[in-house]
Amino acid sequence: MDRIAHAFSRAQAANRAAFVAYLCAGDPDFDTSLAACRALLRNGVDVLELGVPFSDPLADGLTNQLAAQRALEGGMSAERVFALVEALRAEFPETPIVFYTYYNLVFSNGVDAYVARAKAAGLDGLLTLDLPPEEAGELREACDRHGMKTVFIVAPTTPESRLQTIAEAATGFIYYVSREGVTGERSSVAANIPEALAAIKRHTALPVVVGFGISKREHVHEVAAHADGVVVGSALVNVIRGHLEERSRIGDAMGAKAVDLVAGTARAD
Ligand SMILES: O=P(O)(O)OC[C@@H](O)[C@@H](O)c1c[nH]c2ccccc12
Repeated sequence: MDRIAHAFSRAQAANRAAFVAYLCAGDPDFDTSLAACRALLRNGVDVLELGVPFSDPLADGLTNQLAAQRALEGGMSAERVFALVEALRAEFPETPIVFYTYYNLVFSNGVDAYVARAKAAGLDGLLTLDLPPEEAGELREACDRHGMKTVFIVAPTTPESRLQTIAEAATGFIYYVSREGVTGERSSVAANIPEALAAIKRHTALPVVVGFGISKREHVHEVAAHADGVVVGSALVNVIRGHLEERSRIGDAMGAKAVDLVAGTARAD
């Protein structure tokens, strides 16, 4: 069983949703980013999603845009992102790591070469934000060749007629972004998540994770009742943003935040 499938089946066996943590790789610098990721994985995070910093992260809200800017200013590059994965893989052999990236970062050096390099670094999956499944043939072939999962997104605006196409293209898991618009902390969880998940699950047996705006333990708990996984990004990225002048404290602060949020994944017995 691959790492991603194992992570979801382990959470399911423990009657909880998997906790999926997003951080921007290299935010605010390589060493601090590595410490933040380590703190997450040491404190119960089941799946790590790493954003590959990009100069024009159009799907990201302000928090994630600033993180990408910090990472790029901190010297992050495509090759350094792979080095970060290698360092984490050495310490956490079982935790699945998935990239969030934009297609031209994958495409620019040759799709097959990129996927091969990612696999060699220890990556488990790719979510290419701006590549719809209908245009992902080359990427899917390369990923199938190298044993890399391809995650695809379903949005509230996705018509049921497209769910089958997305479900057939996706491997690993499907990501339901529970709000229109961009990423960012919100005060409440989006409406109609159960109905949206039911529609997606009519087309796939893959785990479905839910994200966007989930930023408190009670939000996590509310979504964990219906979803196979709960994604939190901005609330974690903001831990970094809040400690930029005292970076040595980010590991502890991130670990404490992870403990608080991961506790929300337990489902009522
Ligand atoms: O930040 P939020 O609101 O907690 O949402 C998770 C999100 O940051 C992460 O999954 C993500 C980062 N960049 C994205 C772009 C598109 C969809 C999702 C993402």
